[in-house]
Amino acid sequence: MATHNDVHLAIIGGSGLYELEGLEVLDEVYPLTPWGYPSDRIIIGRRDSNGPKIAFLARHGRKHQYSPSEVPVRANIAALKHLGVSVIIAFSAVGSLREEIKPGDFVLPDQLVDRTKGIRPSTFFEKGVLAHAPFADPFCEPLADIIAGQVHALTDSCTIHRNKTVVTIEGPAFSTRAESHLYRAWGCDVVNMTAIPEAKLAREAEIAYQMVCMSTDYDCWKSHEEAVTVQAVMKVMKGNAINAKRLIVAVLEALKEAEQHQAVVAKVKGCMEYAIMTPAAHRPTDINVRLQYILPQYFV
Ligand SMILES: CSC[C@H]1O[C@H](OP(=O)(O)O)[C@H](O)[C@@H]1O
Ligand SMILES: Nc1ncnc2[nH]cnc12
Repeated sequence: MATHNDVHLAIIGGSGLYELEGLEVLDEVYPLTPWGYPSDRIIIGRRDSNGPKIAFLARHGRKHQYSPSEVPVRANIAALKHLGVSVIIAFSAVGSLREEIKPGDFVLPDQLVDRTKGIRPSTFFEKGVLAHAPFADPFCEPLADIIAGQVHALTDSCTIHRNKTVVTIEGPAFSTRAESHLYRAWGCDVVNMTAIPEAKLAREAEIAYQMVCMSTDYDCWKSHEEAVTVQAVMKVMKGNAINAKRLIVAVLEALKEAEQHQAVVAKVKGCMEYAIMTPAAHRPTDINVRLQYILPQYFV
């Protein structure tokens, strides 16, 4: 099997986005990382014969077999980083907590609130090698700018909202009405189950990460409307997937310019250099070897 270390951009597909059409498939890889296997095979392809390679990974697996709490997120991020990935665009189906974010609209969050329960492994740094990643701004603004610039690729009814806050719940059940009202009162705009730990682990791996939230429902905060169900989500998901695929084509085109790519990765490149607390001489060898897989420049 060919090895790849030159795939710079990855797309993570969430609920309803299990494949990318129009991609010349070059390879499918299923690497065993130090954190286990990823959710599914990673598709490596390109849009045209001179174009750059891109990777696609279905977050829950192509058969949607991993619950939000079970997704092997460390393996997913590690496998992508090992392929050379420095930019991730991650799609997610979300509930809207705001009237103006209609089902079918897209949201590029710039903030997040973590309401997961601490049962998902959310760091690569443990067992003797510790680090504290900077995470004040969990998403990548320059990448969000480029994505927002491709709004022309979407159907007329789809608006892109900027500077919003996503709250990530543990799930798999949807929120109660009281919780939905609480998240609104906290200033959250959309709710999902997967931005954490994906965004945190991408930061630790020094990967620029932007989530594209695709609104499917109004959760359950509207007193005179039906609360969210999977059927309701799936109805909107199909249209959202069409828009997601159009958006990806346009963004790939915009990112072809090398300077665009440089601008996108500038903030996260090197962000872990001074975040690692444990001196090299005191790092357990086996953990050091694991971390070489994602950050070879710091773990020699
Ligand atoms: C099918 S509704 C709940 C489910 O959908 C979202 O998945 P993803 O973020 O992977 O698109 C949400 O986070 C939940 O996991
Ligand atoms: N209302 C909701 N809550 C959590 N995740 C979701 N994904 C889609 N709709 C959602």
